[in-house]
Amino acid sequence: MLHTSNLFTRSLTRSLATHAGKSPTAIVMMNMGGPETVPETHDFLKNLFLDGDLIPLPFQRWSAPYIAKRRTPQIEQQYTDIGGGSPILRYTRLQGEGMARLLDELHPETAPHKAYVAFRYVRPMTTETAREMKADGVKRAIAFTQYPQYSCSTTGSSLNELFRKAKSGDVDSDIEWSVIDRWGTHPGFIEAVAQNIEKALAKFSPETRKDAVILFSAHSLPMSVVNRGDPYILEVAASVSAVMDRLKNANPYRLVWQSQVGPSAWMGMQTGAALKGLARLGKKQVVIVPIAFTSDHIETLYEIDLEYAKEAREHGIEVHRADSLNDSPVFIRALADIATQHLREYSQTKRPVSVQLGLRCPGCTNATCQQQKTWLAKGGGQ
Ligand SMILES: C=CC1=C(C)c2cc3[nH]c(cc4nc(cc5[nH]c(cc1n2)c(C)c5CCC(=O)O)C(CCC(=O)O)=C4C)c(C)c3C=C
Ligand SMILES: [Fe+2]
Ligand SMILES: [Fe+2]
Repeated sequence: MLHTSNLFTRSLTRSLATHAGKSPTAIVMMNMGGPETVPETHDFLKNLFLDGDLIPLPFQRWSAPYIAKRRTPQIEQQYTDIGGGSPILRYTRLQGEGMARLLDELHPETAPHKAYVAFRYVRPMTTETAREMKADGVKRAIAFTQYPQYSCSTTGSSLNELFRKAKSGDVDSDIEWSVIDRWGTHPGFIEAVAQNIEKALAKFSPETRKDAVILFSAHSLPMSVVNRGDPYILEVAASVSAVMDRLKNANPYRLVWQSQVGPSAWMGMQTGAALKGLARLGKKQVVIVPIAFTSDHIETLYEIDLEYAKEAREHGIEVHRADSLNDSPVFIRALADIATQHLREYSQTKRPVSVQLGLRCPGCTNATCQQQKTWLAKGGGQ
């Protein structure tokens, strides 16, 4: 890992030296982030519960710290059990550096490219990243969501935060922005997921492999979010369909939902209940596939590996999980292809956002969403 990282750093230094004097095109990798160490769990949860774009709470400034504090011991234990923290920063940096290096070759017109990380709930957050971009003299940036499928609660929250920080002056107003807002059916992403499923399928005996049920599992959404017209459920289903087409529909499959929090109604069927149901139906082989998050986190390493898979085995199911994309070279190449396609289209159309990003959820009542869309449609800055 250290060796690979050094190679990336050397190649980045070389790339920046080749383009000496030219400010980099920034590719800002937006995601939620996770606590790198167990003691950072509380602040992560506090920032998460303070996010009104994700969870609007009554008296949020006061209720969020209270809920975060109450929830911290349980979540700290989960991060302890998966090895002491979230690997998301390490993987996002690795993915970003690999992507930027490829981009210099694929789209030399906008080289040098430099990847930045902007997390929502842990460092580096938008303000810190913006400071780094200013020091590098960035004038052109792409806000590249690292959630493959769009939800107002994830990508929408990151874009609202970018808008707020631009309005408060924390993000330089000179920067020309464009947005990659979703890429859940991009062939490179689909290929990377499909290859990881094939690797998991290979763990079954040749006789039983074709009977294995492929169980795609994604973080659920509260029904209140689904019912206001959030596109996430549809887009996750589109990813699943594209992956299954690539796998020639050789196995039966279902899409189920995990990680519900709190007492309200969430999108189902729940992953745990689905595994129990499959056991009841006499299914003996299952591959669980994380489809809505690109690196490992507590939902893969804790919920799936330590809870669901264990329980399924107790019910007599042989279960394997498809790896998260993490450091997959196929996935890193996909990120570079997605960014290249975006840069090419932008150079021709000068359109900073997709048509789809322009439409608010029909039931959206969050005024910031409209302001953010108006600001981004003008490329930010003005
Ligand atoms: C695409 C992925 C995700 C969507 C959509 C999503 C929506 C969503 N989440 C909450 C509440 C919580 N999520 C929490 C953790 C968490 N969420 C995601 C991804 C999505 N969330 C991940 C990857 C993680 C774990 C991060 C890690 O490092 O492992 C948490 C905190 C954990 C807990 O307390 O259980 C909460 C709370 C809502 C309300 C929501 C949609 C509105
Ligand atoms: Fe979540
Ligand atoms: Fe909205």
